[in-house]
Amino acid sequence: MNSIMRPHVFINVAASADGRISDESRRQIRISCEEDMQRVDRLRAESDAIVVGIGTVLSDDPRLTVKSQALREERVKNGRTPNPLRVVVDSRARTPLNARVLDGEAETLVAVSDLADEERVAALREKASVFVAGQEKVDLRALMEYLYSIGVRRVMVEGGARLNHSLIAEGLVDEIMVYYGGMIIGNGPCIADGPSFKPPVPLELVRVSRLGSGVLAVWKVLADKS
Ligand SMILES: NC(=O)c1ccc[n+]([C@@H]2O[C@H](COP(=O)([O-])OP(=O)(O)OC[C@H]3O[C@@H](n4cnc5c(N)ncnc54)[C@H](O)[C@@H]3O)[C@@H](O)[C@H]2O)c1
Ligand SMILES: Nc1nc(=O)c(N)c(NC[C@H](O)[C@H](O)[C@H](O)COP(=O)(O)O)[nH]1
Repeated sequence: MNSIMRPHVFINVAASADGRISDESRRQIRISCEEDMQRVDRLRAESDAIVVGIGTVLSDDPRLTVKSQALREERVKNGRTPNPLRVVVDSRARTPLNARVLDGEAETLVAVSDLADEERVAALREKASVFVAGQEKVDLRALMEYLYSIGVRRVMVEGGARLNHSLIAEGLVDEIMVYYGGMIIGNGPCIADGPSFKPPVPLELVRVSRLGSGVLAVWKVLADKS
């Protein structure tokens, strides 16, 4: 794969002990304990952009903002915006106009593909910036190159399952942080949903620690040597 200039990209995800990130209805399940939610807030505050897939916007309607006022103020003191840029990977421009990511609390970029309906894109442009790349799905490499070109150096990916899989498949992920909560979910999307990687993508364990009622594991994605 040709190397590109792109930001450092890490996935942060909360999973059950059986590796599921929600249930079979894809409705959000609170897996993180309070300590983990605080860690997630710090990670957001340290990032330049937070990326999610449209599936996550449709099922969870996240705000993707920094919740701690102290952390927002620290960002401002360092000459940054109070919140990182919110990025939605949304091939067909399905982001609802009343989605929380379009609430104006932070800047938002919706990444769409050539499939997106022009009228929907025009409506989104009223509330967000729009980046177009890719014929059917969003071209994730082009998106990362674009984010780098506008000064984004650290990207936090907050799911979901299919976006995580595509980013890993494209070799665009440097690090994966998994908080394992004390529960078994059974059927449901897993950390990376998609065709099996053959061979499996190798990871190196960077750190593991007990956090609240669960376990935090930090993995480095080993570069594809092929
Ligand atoms: N526990 C957690 O930490 C956590 C975090 C986020 C989401 N979730 C859960 O994940 C589920 C949502 O995940 P999902 O897999 O349904 O949706 P997703 O958020 O991964 O979005 C996937 C969608 O993005 C679009 N897309 C456009 N270009 C793409 C590309 N190049 N590659 C991949 N997708 C592309 C497609 O429409 C695709 O269906 C929900 O159940 C949500 O609750 C859990
Ligand atoms: N870290 C984390 N732990 C969980 O247990 C869980 N279910 C999610 N799911 C991710 C999802 O997209 C959430 O909805 C956003 O973390 C909410 O973000 P906001 O508070 O709205 O900014 N994320």
